[in-house]
Amino acid sequence: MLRILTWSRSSLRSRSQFAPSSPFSILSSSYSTFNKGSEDNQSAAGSVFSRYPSDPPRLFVVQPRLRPATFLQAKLNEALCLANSLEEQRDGYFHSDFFDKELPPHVVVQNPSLKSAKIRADTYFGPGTVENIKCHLNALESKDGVDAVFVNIILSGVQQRNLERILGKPVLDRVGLIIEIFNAHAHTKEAKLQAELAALMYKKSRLVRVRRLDGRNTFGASGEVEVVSARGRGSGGRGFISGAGETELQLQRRRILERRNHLLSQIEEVRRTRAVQRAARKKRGGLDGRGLATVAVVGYTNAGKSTLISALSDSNLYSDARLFATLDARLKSVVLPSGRKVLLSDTVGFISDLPVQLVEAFHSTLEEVLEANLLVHVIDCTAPNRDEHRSTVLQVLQQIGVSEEKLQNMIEVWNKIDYEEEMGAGEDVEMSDFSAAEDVEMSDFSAAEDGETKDSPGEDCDVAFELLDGKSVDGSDALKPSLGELQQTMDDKQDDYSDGWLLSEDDTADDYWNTLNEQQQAETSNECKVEKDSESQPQHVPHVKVSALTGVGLQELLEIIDEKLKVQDDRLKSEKVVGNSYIDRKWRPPRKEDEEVAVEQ
Ligand SMILES: Nc1nc2c(ncn2[C@@H]2O[C@H](COP(=O)(O)OP(=O)(O)OP(=O)(O)O)[C@@H](O)[C@H]2O)c(=O)[nH]1
Ligand SMILES: [Mg+2]
Repeated sequence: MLRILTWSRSSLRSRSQFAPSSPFSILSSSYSTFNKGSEDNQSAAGSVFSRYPSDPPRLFVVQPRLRPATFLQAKLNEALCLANSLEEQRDGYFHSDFFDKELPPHVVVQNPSLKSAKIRADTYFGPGTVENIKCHLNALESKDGVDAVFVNIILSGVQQRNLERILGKPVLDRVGLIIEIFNAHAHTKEAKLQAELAALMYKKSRLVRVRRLDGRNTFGASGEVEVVSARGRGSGGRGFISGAGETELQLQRRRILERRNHLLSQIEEVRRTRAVQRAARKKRGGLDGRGLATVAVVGYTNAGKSTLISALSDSNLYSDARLFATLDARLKSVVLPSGRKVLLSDTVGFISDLPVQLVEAFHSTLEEVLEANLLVHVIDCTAPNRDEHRSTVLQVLQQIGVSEEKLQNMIEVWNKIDYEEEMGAGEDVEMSDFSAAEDVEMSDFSAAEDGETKDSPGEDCDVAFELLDGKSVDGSDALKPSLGELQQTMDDKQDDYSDGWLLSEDDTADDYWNTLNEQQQAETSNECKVEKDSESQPQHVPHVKVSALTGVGLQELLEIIDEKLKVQDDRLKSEKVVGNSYIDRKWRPPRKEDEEVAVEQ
């Protein structure tokens, strides 16, 4: 685990005082239908994760292949970190030390989006790849068991359900897992509300029509769907022969919307309180009537924001190598070299491929960023894809409405330089060896996997496992039913899983979710190009390089913050003066003395 997670290695961590919050809500609720406008859908019983109450869920990670190998390696690292971050605190602690955790079982598979127009609407992957995943899963099942499969891409609701059916396990896509982590890590009221809102928005987009075991069609997850409408499908007021009332889909969506509105009103209350507190802060505490300036520290998740703020303010904010350790805004005061006191605001970290709706769910927390006088962007300089991290953060900041001026004025900080120094050249060589070997092996692997009718998938599975995990598995006898049968079943049921049908049935507010796949396909196919482009582009130069752990560069950072705030103040002052002189120059009737002077001249 240690070697592969180069960009998240650390030793410093502190323990939270708070008790655990939500159970694993999405999966629980997707495995039991959304209950009558349930007051708390997080409490849905029967979670697949409750098998061992004291153990975090065991995920099997499926990473679609990316080119070039460095890109793949970075995404795989992130996927493994995400999988291991899904853990709740118990009695205020995470039970296991992140770096003691075993590397989750994982496999790298062929990515259909690397080949144009090959993404399948029903299962995302081609049948050869699905068969390969199933073969690994079966092999793992016979050993330690797996609670769910995490596929590190964004799936549509239909693709997710179909994969669940074929694999016989809950399937989480990237967004689903991130929401699970939000829910597992949220422990303040605000964070819990926002995490549940994010889960709800996601859930709304996942309502797919499913056929129950008794052959009845309905919406929700397979198997355990309750009857939600007495009239059933088609009774929803279409045409004069239809009965009054709602369709099942409409009913479920209405319930979700009701819960959403309830959450939004609660979040609004929190926002109002925050706004009042902010206004009070601005009035008192500053020098020369300037008010107390706020500096928001933003960045990709795990960049070291909380550690940096703790180091600057000599406090002890919660930090952890688990992704999304911070979910709510925290403020810490710090005195700058000039003697000026400012507030540093810690915020939720960002991550790539997060739909804007989820970002919006955290709007009240992110308001601190919008209201801040200055932004500090922390970048983990050990991340092999730090440029991607950088552009993800800039993109999210733009999405939430941060002004161009503030972005221009933002201070860029490269953190964790101690780690770079510690690594030295030796590790670099080791990593490039790893990537090169992986590239060669995996291109062989994917060539075989591409075939729609593959004879012996077991061999290829072994290659991938040995390469990435140091383990080998024998999954060659694991294919039941046969691939051909599975394919036939999916083709037969194609109509039943149609997204188009869903869209014509109700509002299209979630079109966004349905187009995510297409976007992702386009983005992934451009990844090679982006990587190439970024090589030819000049590297970004940070304002300062620091180590939040060792304290290197922190004084310099404080000086830059001081300087930037001073320049801002001066500019504001001069704007005021200009504004005032404009008022002075306003037209006024000429006075007698003025006229006399003019005549004399
Ligand atoms: N080696 C090294 N590790 C660091 C440094 N700064 C932070 N870390 C480690 O990086 C991990 C993440 O740190 P956090 O401060 O929780 O990062 P964050 O950006 O607040 O993360 P989220 O709240 O999850 O978004 C922790 O394990 C830290 O100990 C540093 O300067 N050097
Ligand atoms: Mg943090």
